[in-house]
Amino acid sequence: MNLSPSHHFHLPHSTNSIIHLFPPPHLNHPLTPFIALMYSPRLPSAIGNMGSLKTEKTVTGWAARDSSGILSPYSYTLRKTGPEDVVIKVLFCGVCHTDLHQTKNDLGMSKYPMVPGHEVVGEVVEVGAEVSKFEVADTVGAGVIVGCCRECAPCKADTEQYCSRKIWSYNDVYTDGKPTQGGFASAMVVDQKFLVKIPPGLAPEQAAPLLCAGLTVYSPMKHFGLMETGLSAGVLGLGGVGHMGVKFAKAMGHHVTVISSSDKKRAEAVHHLGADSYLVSSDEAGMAAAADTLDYIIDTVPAFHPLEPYLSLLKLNGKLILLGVINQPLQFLTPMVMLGRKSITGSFIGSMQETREMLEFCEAKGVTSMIEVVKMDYANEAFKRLERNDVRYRFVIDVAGSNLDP
Ligand SMILES: NC(=O)C1=CN([C@@H]2O[C@H](COP(=O)(O)OP(=O)(O)OC[C@H]3O[C@@H](n4cnc5c(N)ncnc54)[C@H](OP(=O)(O)O)[C@@H]3O)[C@@H](O)[C@H]2O)C=CC1
Ligand SMILES: O=C/C=C/c1ccc(O)c(O)c1
Ligand SMILES: [Zn+2]
Ligand SMILES: [Zn+2]
Repeated sequence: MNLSPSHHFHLPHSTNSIIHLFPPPHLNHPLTPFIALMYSPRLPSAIGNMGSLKTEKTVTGWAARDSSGILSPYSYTLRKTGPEDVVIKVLFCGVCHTDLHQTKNDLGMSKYPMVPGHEVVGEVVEVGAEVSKFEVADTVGAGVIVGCCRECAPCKADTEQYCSRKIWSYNDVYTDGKPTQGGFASAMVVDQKFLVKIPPGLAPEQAAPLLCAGLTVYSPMKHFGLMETGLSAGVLGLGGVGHMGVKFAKAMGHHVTVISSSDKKRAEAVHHLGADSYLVSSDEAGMAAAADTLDYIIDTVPAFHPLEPYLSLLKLNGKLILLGVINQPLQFLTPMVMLGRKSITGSFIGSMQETREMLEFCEAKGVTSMIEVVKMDYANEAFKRLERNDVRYRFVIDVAGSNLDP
């Protein structure tokens, strides 16, 4: 595998046809060569320039302008719509820690102005001539990915989130050369492939966090065969993704242990989220007593942390599933995995097919998220609170109720 960033180029934000090196050679971030693997060569014709513009709609979003991450109103035009495109009025958008990583340029790849938001629930307001799956007034969801090549092995296997030519819902460039912008905005244009219907049994604001946080835990549980009842689960880091981990694991009939950095969330974890057990990671005696008890751990910590204490908690064949985005190398001693045939793995969101399944699962089992709904003018405060670990457990922005467009 060639990790050299110079082998990855990308269309710039302008619409001319010059192909620039992406990331730019001056970008000197430790993760750059690795992150560059997520952004790969793309030509305007790769997916097709949709054509057939009805209107070029001007919308208002809240954008970060630089790595301070501070958001402020930003006016821009939506991309031209084509036959397979759906225009949605954004109703609600969840606030994921990835939005914080991206707006603050934690990964060294951020482009500004950047309108974040990838847990988007909206109402369909316009459909292209070839849109078959949705109609005006449907309540729909969009997530982290809004494009893929449709030709590669991951795409053909309905695992398009692993397509090397995927298009991120923001901080990326669409096939027409226009920057993608996310759900902290009054409207978005999304290809029907990357939309799902929100089942009627789910409240739209409740559904928003499912589109990233929920999916991110559901997908590895399914993929790694962790949906059978009776397993012992660990959830490391009780935030937006972690609390959905507790909810899904409980819904699958697992015994769930939360492993947290403090005792602060104990009562809520047990009484409101349904956790069976709660460990504080610095409690050496508690951690030692829990050694060899877990079949899997969903690790959602978004910062450097040692892996050994958590590997110790796993049983024979146990799995440590890394979900947090961490811009430093992690370390472990090989006997920690060898003596117990343990796996350290990772997972990235989930596919559109899994999104549909996951939403049906939530509707059928009554799985909901625990949210704090705020208006857009609270977004900067919400980011600050997310950064200082002061959210129970997901902020959701009431975008439509924030009356963004003048
Ligand atoms: N793999 C994927 O596809 C996805 C990855 N992500 C990534 O997952 C991570 C978590 O996202 P999200 O749940 O939204 O984030 P949150 O901030 O909501 O939750 C993270 C939790 O981790 C714990 N934590 C936070 N900071 C630290 C720290 N410095 N050291 C130890 N523990 C810490 C806290 O739990 P506690 O108080 O219990 O210790 C916190 O609540 C992020 O890196 C995000 O980018 C998100 C979505 C999809
Ligand atoms: O929140 C969703 C996106 C997650 C994500 C996972 C991995 C990675 O490198 C990212 O930049 C984002
Ligand atoms: Zn996310
Ligand atoms: Zn592909």
